[in-house]
Amino acid sequence: MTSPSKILATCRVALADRSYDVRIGQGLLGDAASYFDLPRSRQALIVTNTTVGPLYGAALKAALAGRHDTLHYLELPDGEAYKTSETLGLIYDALLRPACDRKTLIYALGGGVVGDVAGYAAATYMRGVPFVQIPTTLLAQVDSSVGGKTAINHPLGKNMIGAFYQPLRVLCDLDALKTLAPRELSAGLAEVIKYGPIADMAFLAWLEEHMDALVARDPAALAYAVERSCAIKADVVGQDERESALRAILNFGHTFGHAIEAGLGYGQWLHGEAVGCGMIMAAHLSQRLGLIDAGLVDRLTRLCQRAGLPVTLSPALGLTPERMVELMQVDKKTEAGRLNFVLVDGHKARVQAVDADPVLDVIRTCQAQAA
Ligand SMILES: NC(=O)c1ccc[n+]([C@@H]2O[C@H](COP(=O)([O-])OP(=O)(O)OC[C@H]3O[C@@H](n4cnc5c(N)ncnc54)[C@H](O)[C@@H]3O)[C@@H](O)[C@H]2O)c1
Ligand SMILES: O=C(O)C(=O)C[C@@H](O)[C@H](O)[C@H](O)COP(=O)(O)O
Ligand SMILES: [Zn+2]
Repeated sequence: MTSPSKILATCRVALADRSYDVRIGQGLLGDAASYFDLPRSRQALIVTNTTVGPLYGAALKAALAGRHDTLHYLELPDGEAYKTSETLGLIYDALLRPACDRKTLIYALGGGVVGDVAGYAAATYMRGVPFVQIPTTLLAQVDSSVGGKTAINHPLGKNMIGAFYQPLRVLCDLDALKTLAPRELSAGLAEVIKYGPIADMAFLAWLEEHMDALVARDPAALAYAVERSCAIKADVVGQDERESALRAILNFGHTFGHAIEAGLGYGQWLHGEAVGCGMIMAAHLSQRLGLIDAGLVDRLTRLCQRAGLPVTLSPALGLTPERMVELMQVDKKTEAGRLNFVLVDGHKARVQAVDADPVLDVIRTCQAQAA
């Protein structure tokens, strides 16, 4: 059952002539055309996947009826394992076969995988066509749909081929979260928790108070978590779109997390699960380097556990600390072989070069706790 359409919050990503709004609300999908006050384009393509398409594809097509002469539709295979050049090729095929021109609008309807791949297709097809993000997972609503990072994976590293390319609009329909699997909700909560230690300790305290409500999908709690997350991300991206410095704080937990995802094989652990465990490892590393005390590490660990996230990495999975550090060599923050980590100090985050030894120690400790 869909709610009456209602905007609850709007966050602005301020990037001069590429600024855009992130609209957050209920029942928005069924009324999408009225929220996309965009110039009419002759052709458009909805990119979704085989799970989201059957759930929300028809509603979006109906909402867009009459807005384009031709509305093409493509369902990609579902999963992180398909965030590849082959899948990207499917989008190019769907654009080229009907001779879509450079004004063709792409609608990315789905989670972060659809958003990242469709966004990269939009960035590169005919050197750039406009696109909008309609995120349907919590993770995509609080993070991936905002800020213009688009990418596909390489077997040796996460998001290794990509572009910064901003959407024209983002539409977050909170109703879509009702059909999300519990494990996917937890994965999204990892990126929500991330915003606390890197930017807003009051939000961390709010999350501690409301984590049970979030896990129970209380609509008001979810609406606030999406709004606050988008506001923090929009502020960071507005200051440093291309990650020349500040934006790297959004990578808290990701140096470990991406090594877990690539090391285990994409899809074994969800991105949010790897980031959750990665944040705990990064918190331990921050403590080891004297930036925080055990209290904050415990708070983050407890919060991730309550969100249903893994906080240890079982050695039985076969991913060694040495292999993880090897995989980190292609992390985008690595410079001349020197690993850089996002660390927290209890007020804010910083990026710091760290030797491999303390990193190996932290991973070993985390594995020992799982054994
Ligand atoms: N671009 C960025 O800034 C950024 C930020 C964070 C993460 N990411 C990327 O996002 C990806 C993870 O995104 P994700 O967690 O959304 O994963 P996902 O896109 O794989 O979606 C998770 C699962 O939920 C299903 N799904 C989506 N919406 C649904 C709904 N409403 N109801 C039921 N099922 C639904 C999907 O089909 C999929 O099976 C990773 O590839 C990660 O690297 C990118
Ligand atoms: O938007 C950003 O900047 C982020 O780092 C957000 C992350 O949650 C996201 O997973 C991102 O895709 C990671 O970026 P990468 O540049 O390390 O691949
Ligand atoms: Zn992430």
